[in-house]
Amino acid sequence: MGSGGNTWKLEDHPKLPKGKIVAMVVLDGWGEAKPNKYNCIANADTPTMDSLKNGAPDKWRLVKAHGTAVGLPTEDDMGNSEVGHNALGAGRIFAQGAKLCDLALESGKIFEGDGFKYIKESFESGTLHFVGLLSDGGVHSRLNQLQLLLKGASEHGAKRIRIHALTDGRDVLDGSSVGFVETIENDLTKLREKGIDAKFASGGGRMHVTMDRYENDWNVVKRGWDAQVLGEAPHKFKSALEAIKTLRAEPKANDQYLPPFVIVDENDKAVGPIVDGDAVVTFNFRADRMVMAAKAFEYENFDKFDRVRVPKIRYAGMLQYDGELKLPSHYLVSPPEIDRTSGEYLTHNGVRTYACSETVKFGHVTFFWNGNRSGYFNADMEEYVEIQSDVGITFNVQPKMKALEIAEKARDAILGRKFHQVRVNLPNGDMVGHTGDIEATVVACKAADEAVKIILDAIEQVGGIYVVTADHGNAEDMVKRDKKGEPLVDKDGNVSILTSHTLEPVPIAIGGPGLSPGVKFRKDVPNGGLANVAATVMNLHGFVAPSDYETTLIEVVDN
Ligand SMILES: O=C(O)[C@@H](CO)OP(=O)(O)O
Ligand SMILES: [Mn+2]
Ligand SMILES: [Mn+2]
Repeated sequence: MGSGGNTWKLEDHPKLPKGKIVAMVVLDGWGEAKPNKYNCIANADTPTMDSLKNGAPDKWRLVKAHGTAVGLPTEDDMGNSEVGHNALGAGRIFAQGAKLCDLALESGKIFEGDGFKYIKESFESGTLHFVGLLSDGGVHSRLNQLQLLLKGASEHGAKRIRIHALTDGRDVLDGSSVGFVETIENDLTKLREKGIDAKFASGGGRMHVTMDRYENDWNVVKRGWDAQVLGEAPHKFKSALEAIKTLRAEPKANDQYLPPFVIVDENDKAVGPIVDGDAVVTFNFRADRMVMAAKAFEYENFDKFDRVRVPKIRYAGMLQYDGELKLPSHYLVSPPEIDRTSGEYLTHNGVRTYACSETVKFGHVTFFWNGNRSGYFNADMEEYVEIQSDVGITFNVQPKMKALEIAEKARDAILGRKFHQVRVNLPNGDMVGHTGDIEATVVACKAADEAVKIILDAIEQVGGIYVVTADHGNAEDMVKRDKKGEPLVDKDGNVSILTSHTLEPVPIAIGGPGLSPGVKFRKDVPNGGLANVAATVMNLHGFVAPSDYETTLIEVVDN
């Protein structure tokens, strides 16, 4: 028996065999959109993905990858890797962090919870620090949530507040940092009028300061620590607005990569280092890019970099970022409880799994796939392989990334016949798409397509099955559009390059010599989304999915 009286035994599929090798390929940031000059996928040479599309409608279709289909608050919310891989792996739609935080803030319950009570103990004599991404992208955080936190915390007794801002430019347009800082500065002014000592204290671009993930580069977190805790950074300014405007004036400056800065007073003294007795809240709800900083704030024993001074603070995350590690131990909103994922079921039913990506996406096919859970369900049944990503570069200079290496690992795992499921994430379309470099993104898409080919060839050799899909859109549209879908043009005739994900659906293709004749996509799931994929994959492994899973996309018709 599993959790909550659940039995892990899956029913046999009445028609589909067990024991086939299934390649589960996730192209990161690969949506479907009309061809045009900003569609890097359409403009790249992608013969393999094109050939899969020829299988429509029986073996190729589109699925929803944004908005409510992946547990986000509205249909205006673009998809992202966290919610996409959660849905793919868990087979059900869970209200995600963005939504849970909205609800907790709307009802005011957040201020009655244990996490808030805990940090509140510092309000009398300490400072309350907010560290996080200043953005309305809704992928990692949302500006209006920070605003509600500021308001609520001040109403609940916070007397001294400092904000450590990370600028975005990845989920939102480059340059939007200025407006976000102005909005928050306005709120801080209002708080000061009420006698609350509220200020920005430090900042920096998200890809350069604090928000690294999967331990790719601890220096990123260290730069954040130095600015936020020690009050030390290469740049010092009197206000956040001055900081951002000055740093953005540098040639090639970009919100994603702004250097760290601290705000100083008239004596050049940092206005908000984190010290003993303070409270710290990391207000991002998404886990992957906050786990490392959370470790630095929370762990007593920590050897990733020299913290120099470790203040005794009360620290809480917006959410608990890792349920398995119980990190952080205090948090303002309970995370979605994503249980009984397909990965866990399959290991209980004899399916051996191999998962692989490079560092920047490694947690996507493991941690996110498994419902935000670190580690193996059963180490005897699973092998997760991480290929070290390049460090310290923007991926437009290396658009092929490690696609070939990932594909070769997958190929070897398939040909080795030890695993029944070989799962990969190919990062190119997404990681290079985020740089906004159109030419490089075209190269990236071609590299991802070549990687797919290697994997499909291996599946051909072993008589296996493939499932090729994506977690959300990105590379298929690189320009900001108006409501009619036309590129937005400014007064000088320039378009705004879109670095973010999109609202587009993503393809899913099935095939391979091991696919039983008669398997095809059903016609009666027109609104199918990523959450329907898990039941589909369970079928391909020869099982029927649990009854509360979103329905399968396939049927078996007798010939
Ligand atoms: O890089 C990231 O953190 C997000 C965008 O903010 O992308 P993805 O969801 O694809 O990981
Ligand atoms: Mn992604
Ligand atoms: Mn992305």
